[in-house]
Amino acid sequence: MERIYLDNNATTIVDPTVREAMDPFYCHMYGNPNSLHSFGIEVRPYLHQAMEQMYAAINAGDEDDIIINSCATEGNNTVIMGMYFSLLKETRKKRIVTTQLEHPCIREACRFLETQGVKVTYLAPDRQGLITPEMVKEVISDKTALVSVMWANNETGLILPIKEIAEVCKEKGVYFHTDAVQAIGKVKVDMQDVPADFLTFSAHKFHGPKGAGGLYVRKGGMLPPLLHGGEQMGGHRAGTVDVPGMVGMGKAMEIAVESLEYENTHVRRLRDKFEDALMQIDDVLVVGDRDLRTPNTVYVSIRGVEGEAMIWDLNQNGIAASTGSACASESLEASPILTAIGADKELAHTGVRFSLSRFTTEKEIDFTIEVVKKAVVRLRQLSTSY
Ligand SMILES: Cc1ncc(COP(=O)(O)O)c(CN[C@@H](CS)C(=O)O)c1O
Repeated sequence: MERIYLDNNATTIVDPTVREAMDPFYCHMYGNPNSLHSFGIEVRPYLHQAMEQMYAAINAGDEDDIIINSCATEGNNTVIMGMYFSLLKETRKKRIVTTQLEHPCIREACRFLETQGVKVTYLAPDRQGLITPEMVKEVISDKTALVSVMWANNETGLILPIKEIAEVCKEKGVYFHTDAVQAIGKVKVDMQDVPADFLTFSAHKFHGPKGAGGLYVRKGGMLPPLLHGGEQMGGHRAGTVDVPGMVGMGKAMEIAVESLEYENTHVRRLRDKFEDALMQIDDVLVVGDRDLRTPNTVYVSIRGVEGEAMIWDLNQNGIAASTGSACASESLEASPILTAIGADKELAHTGVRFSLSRFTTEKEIDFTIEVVKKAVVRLRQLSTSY
């Protein structure tokens, strides 16, 4: 059988339709959109179309901004550092509230600001792995400059109550940012319904190209640029625009929103079929209520089976999954999410993340179920603790 890719929360295949839309901008229409001659002018309508697709995909207001950048890491750093230079340095607002669930690009940016004297609160998830609006309300004060909470967790797929948290922040007059990397294309993202001030996304998570991302800034949101230089993006992000990347991201976002129904029916059904099969195995813990998770993700702990050992076995059978986020895959730390929900130390080292996509087939899921069952038997026989 062909290799099977079940690590879509790490990155996704570029949709062939997206690739087709991008192709002309490498060797045919390759001008710099800032150039005044025909080579530059001819690409601009395609960038405008890409912007229109992105505005429509998240129902952004006409006076809101979407700043195109290289990835969500850049977008998240732009928000955290931008807050520092626009608010935290100059005003009495010296605090940021975020969570222990965030991606390292949020956590590490906040840790850096702590070295600059900023006080950061890292909210711990409850036993269900969630952050509640009440938790946020309790810690917000008149010194809080920004609250940043991810829309969906990349390891477990758990979806956080972003609308309610954004409403708490709005009521308190505190800027709210959400990292929506794992939400776009999996749940409905509507900026007229969710009063977030800033939102970040990354094209390679929804079948667009790697190296393209976006930062939504609601009208009136003030953020200094992270990258200074040319007048691109209205001075909000210097650097020559990645034309094929932006065209690809617009197209991918349009398709992702059109595929929401498919993700939440067909992909969800395959995920649930896989999860039901896992639950037939003794001593297995799946993190989070499946109705509170993105439709493509299952994060499972199998007692007596080290996460890395399972990943190796799967890889030997041509199946790609992960022990958690790719950027932490080298770390042998216990998963903070499993620790936070009270999983014992042994279980906290056995997490394996499977993340499907609209390109996953039932045949692939059936084959993976058989491989996992055999791997559990083999690895438990080798285990000294099971
Ligand atoms: C919630 C969230 N926020 C930010 C990022 C970073 O996206 P970039 O486009 O790589 O900058 C990611 C990427 N998470 C991948 C790679 S570490 C994972 O395996 O979980 C993410 O999931």
